[in-house]
Amino acid sequence: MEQTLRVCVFGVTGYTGTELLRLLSLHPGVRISSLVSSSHAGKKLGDLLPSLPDSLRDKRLEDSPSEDFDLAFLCLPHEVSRDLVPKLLEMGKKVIDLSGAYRISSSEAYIQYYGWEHPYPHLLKEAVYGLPEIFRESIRNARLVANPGCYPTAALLAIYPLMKEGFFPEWVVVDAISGVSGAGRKTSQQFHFPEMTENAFPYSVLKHRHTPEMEDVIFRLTGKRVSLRFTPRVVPMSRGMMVTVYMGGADASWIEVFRDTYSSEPFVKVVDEPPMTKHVMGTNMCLAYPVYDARTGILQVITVIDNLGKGASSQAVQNMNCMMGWNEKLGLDLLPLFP
Ligand SMILES: NC(=O)C1=CN([C@@H]2O[C@H](COP(=O)(O)OP(=O)(O)OC[C@H]3O[C@@H](n4cnc5c(N)ncnc54)[C@H](OP(=O)(O)O)[C@@H]3O)[C@@H](O)[C@H]2O)C=CC1
Ligand SMILES: CC(=O)N[C@@H](CCC(=O)OP(=O)(O)O)C(=O)O
Repeated sequence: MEQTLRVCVFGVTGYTGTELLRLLSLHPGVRISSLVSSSHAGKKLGDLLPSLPDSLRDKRLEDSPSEDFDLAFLCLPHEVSRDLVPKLLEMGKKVIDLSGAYRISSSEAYIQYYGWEHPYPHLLKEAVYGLPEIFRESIRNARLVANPGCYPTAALLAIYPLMKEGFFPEWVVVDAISGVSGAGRKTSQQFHFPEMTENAFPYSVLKHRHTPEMEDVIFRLTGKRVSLRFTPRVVPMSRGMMVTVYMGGADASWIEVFRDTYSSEPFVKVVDEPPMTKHVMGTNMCLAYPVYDARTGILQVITVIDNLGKGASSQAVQNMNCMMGWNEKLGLDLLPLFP
């Protein structure tokens, strides 16, 4: 590698932060300059993760970066990212924000779904949605990339091939299951082990913030508004996500379009058998299984991703590769943790 990029991770002890640390430590183009942690500043990484290799064990966590860096990854709650992004941009840093604070172009959606008025609407306009399979060209020149939500990643990859070719479904239904790590590290009663194990439940049925996120991306792509019906569910596995998208008004010919769209994409593979979440655990892959049911006239696409992988941290690395003009696969040739 000719160029070494100095990166800083904020919120490194959370789930996406720790996964990012794993991936960045394997990346040949990166030097981890600072690791910022609000709750563990002063400690060594090895105090928290005793199995780390020597090269990382003694690295100190800091409450603010002590070394200069080129690019920041924000693995933080939405509100914390929201207020940190403008400061980092002003300092001349590139930013990949894993939170939802800059994903939606409409400030009204933030009031309705996040509960606050967005204080930096001009940056909502500037932020590039970090789904490289769709927005690769814009990501290359971005200084602020809004890394997508996990459900939108899996759902939009299922919807995109049709919309790219000008087909607009009569209706779209998105049903999804997620592993518990999707909810982040701090727990709540419903995710507490005795209640979560042997259990599964839907949540935020009519009000999940990923609904406007998906609708907004579809609008950006097609100029048309779709009212998408989305139901997320959580199931007792630590990582993994499976999304089923149902679309009305398509026909069998779209299966071929689907295959063609992803034929040269390194991280989306169209499969002939229904995929499992364990096929992608620990990787940046999305497996997509499109089927057309002639009996009902419904086109159905099932996708699986790792919510902490393509749904968050490895997608952030793919975005970094794209911003740097590197091969998108750099540092991401990962085998699944199977079984
Ligand atoms: N989990 C997932 O599957 C996905 C998560 N995301 C998004 O990525 C971001 C990070 O998620 P995730 O890693 O799962 O979340 P976690 O709750 O696991 O981690 C968030 C981390 O942010 C840091 N932090 C800094 N300030 C605060 C604060 N005021 N309150 C709480 N935490 C703070 C903490 O780390 P420290 O103490 O080290 O600073 C904390 O551990 C979120 O915005 C989430 O919505 C996006 C896609 C998927
Ligand atoms: C199981 C679970 O709780 N999942 C999270 C989604 C995680 C994600 O993609 O996050 P953000 O949009 O918050 O960044 C949720 O539904 O809130």
